[in-house]
Amino acid sequence: MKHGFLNTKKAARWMDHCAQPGLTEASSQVVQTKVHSGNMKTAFLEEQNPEIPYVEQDEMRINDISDNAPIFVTIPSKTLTATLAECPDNWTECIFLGPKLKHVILDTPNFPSQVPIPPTTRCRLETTPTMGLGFFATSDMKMNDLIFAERPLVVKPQAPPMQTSIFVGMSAEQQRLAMMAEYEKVLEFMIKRMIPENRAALMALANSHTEDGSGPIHGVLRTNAFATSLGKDDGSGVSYSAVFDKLSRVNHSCVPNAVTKFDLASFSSSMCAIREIKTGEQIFIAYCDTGASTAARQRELKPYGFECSCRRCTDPESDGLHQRIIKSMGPLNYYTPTSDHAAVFAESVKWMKTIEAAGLQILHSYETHICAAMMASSKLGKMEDYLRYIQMRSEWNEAMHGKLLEHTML
Ligand SMILES: C[S@@+](CC[C@H](N)C(=O)[O-])C[C@H]1O[C@@H](n2cnc3c(N)ncnc32)[C@H](O)[C@@H]1O
Repeated sequence: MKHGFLNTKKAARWMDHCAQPGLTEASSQVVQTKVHSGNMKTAFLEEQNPEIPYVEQDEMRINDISDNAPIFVTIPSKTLTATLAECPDNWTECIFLGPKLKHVILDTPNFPSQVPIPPTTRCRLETTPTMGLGFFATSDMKMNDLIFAERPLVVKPQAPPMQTSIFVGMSAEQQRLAMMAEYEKVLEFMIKRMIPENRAALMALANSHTEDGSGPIHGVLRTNAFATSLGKDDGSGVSYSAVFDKLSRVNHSCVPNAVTKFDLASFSSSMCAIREIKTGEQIFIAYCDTGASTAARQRELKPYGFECSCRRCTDPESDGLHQRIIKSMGPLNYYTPTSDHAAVFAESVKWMKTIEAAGLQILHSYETHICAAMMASSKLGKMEDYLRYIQMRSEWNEAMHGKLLEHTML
């Protein structure tokens, strides 16, 4: 399928079909919502009448919206004429399914707080020889240093919100194409709501889905979206992903030197170093599960349209090493106050060094060994080591999850 799929006769036929009265009754109404410090203005978009973009509804009406209805929300709230100068932290254009997530966000303590800023600029966007654009470190960094944080340009459900009932009588492929065309129309509506700078930034992002029936906006979203923790606590069972201006320019490695996490209060994602990064090094995050085998990771990366050639993917021994790292945690399950603390300490320090040499500090086994070394050093009365490992563990956790752990003396 070519880039301009929506302009083809085939797409037009499917769109006509989907627009037939009766077939699209549910999908012809799209709910539009704005955040107004607790108040909601709700509107129903009449696709048949673009002259009337929306009709204001009252607060009661939003509570009648079904859990599956797409709602358009701008976070934080903005006026129609707002400019970036008024809100340097920027706005996010969201599609939520039902009103629950919006309530969760509004109820988050300190929402909307300021997006964190690193003490200095720590990276620069450059052209890479084989990966398009990418970010490179402009200063040395250590674990948990903030590289940058930003609000997403877009937040949307991971799976396109579609009415499958409108595709009765079509083949599976016809349904897939019709769904893509329908979804592109929803996305077109969404990006019209964005400020011009954000719309331009979104559409300038890479698109590796030009041949699979995705429309141009959906292709960009599929190439650049990150999974977030949004939706996990609202009871809706919907997962959301986010697309960013800068973060979506960070390339992938299975041996990443950076990690990202989403913070609800500032409604932003931050990228932190997960190990030492030297000036001039490219910054990499992982697009796939770093705990998976090489074959499984390659499969997961396929939709991005490249074959990973990081040192882990090209080293035939890397899966074996990963298996040994996983196995190394086994004895720690049986670690008790009567264990041989000196042996546990020596083993854990050895495995930490092995993991560091492989650049795999992103693995949870790294934290497990830091923890074991911390506990063993406490038992052995090695206070200096103990304090060092406490610090390392809290930095690892803060980089990965954004919160400090409570420590208890053992
Ligand atoms: C989210 S974008 C990353 C930014 C992108 N390089 C750009 O120029 O905008 C994802 C795309 O970057 C490229 N990419 C990311 N990591 C790569 C890697 N390790 N090797 C080759 N290409 C990569 C692929 O084209 C992929 O579809």
